Amino acid sequence: MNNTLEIKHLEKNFGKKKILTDISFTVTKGHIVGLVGANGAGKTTIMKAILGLVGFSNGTITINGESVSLNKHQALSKVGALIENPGIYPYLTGWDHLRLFAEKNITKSMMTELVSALKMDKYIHQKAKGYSLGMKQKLGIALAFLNNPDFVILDEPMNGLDPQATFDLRQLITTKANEGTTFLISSHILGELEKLAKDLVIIDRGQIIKQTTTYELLSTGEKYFVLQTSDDDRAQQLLLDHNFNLKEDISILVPNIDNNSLANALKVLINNNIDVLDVQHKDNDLEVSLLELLQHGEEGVK
Ligand SMILES: Nc1ncnc2c1ncn2[C@@H]1O[C@H](COP(=O)(O)OP(=O)(O)OP(=O)(O)O)[C@@H](O)[C@H]1O
Repeated sequence: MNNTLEIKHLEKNFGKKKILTDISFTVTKGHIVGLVGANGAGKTTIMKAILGLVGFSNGTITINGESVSLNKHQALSKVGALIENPGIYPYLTGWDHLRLFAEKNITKSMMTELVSALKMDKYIHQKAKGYSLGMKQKLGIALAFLNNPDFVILDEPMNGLDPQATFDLRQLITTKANEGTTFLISSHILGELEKLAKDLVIIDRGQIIKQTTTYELLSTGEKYFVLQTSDDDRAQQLLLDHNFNLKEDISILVPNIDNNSLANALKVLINNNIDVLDVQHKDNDLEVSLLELLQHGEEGVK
């Protein structure tokens, strides 16, 4: 079986309010899939439904072929998760938490290895009531990984983490994924997922607007060259006179419409004794592509 998770036509209402509409996507075994959407888009609700924490009015969710629902949790035995704020007991130490939730086969050295990977060694034996937001978040992440799950679901895992902790978590996720663990990770910040997830599920107001890859998203939208010259004002005017469709900006942005656009622009400038000091190839920004997609739907991104 190639798919760890299959969601088909999932619908969810809270009272009369429709929260999820016809959500269908798959997570392939061993992949890291990013669930991206603005605040309130429905990411946490999808994850809670997968974990059997909330019911749903329609659709099916299966993990490794076995269905999951509010009353059916068997398929979740090898799933680790961090959803919203980790439930932490203030008067227990981090280590106590790990011992409390560890299954029989989890040894002390496995726990120590996990603590080291997340760089929690210094405070793991202190009571959690003194933990900062980021320390609690890391403990929640450690608990999600504790029992060597096949499938890990992380809701906004980078929340409250400093850059070093974000880097350490990314390393841990990548290592585990290389060993075969499957991941579904949500974020409202695409940049956080860019370095991790190849597959993206983009949701907006409870609906999937695109299932794509970071590569595909990057290759959409505008690409252009940024030129710096010995006389930018004159260069700009010359290029406009030669019918170049420039981007309005402080620097000269020649849209990369075809392979000849840069060569032709350079010829115009050199023939008019303007020195070209720098040329940069500017790729599309992932966040910009996502915003365009959210604003205009798939039609908006060419
Ligand atoms: N228990 C609830 N009762 C009523 N409405 C709810 C409940 N939980 C969530 N909602 C609504 O469902 C929608 C989706 O919420 P959800 O938490 O899934 O979004 P999200 O994408 O995870 O957002 P965020 O990034 O802010 O965490 C929101 O409009 C929210 O107000």
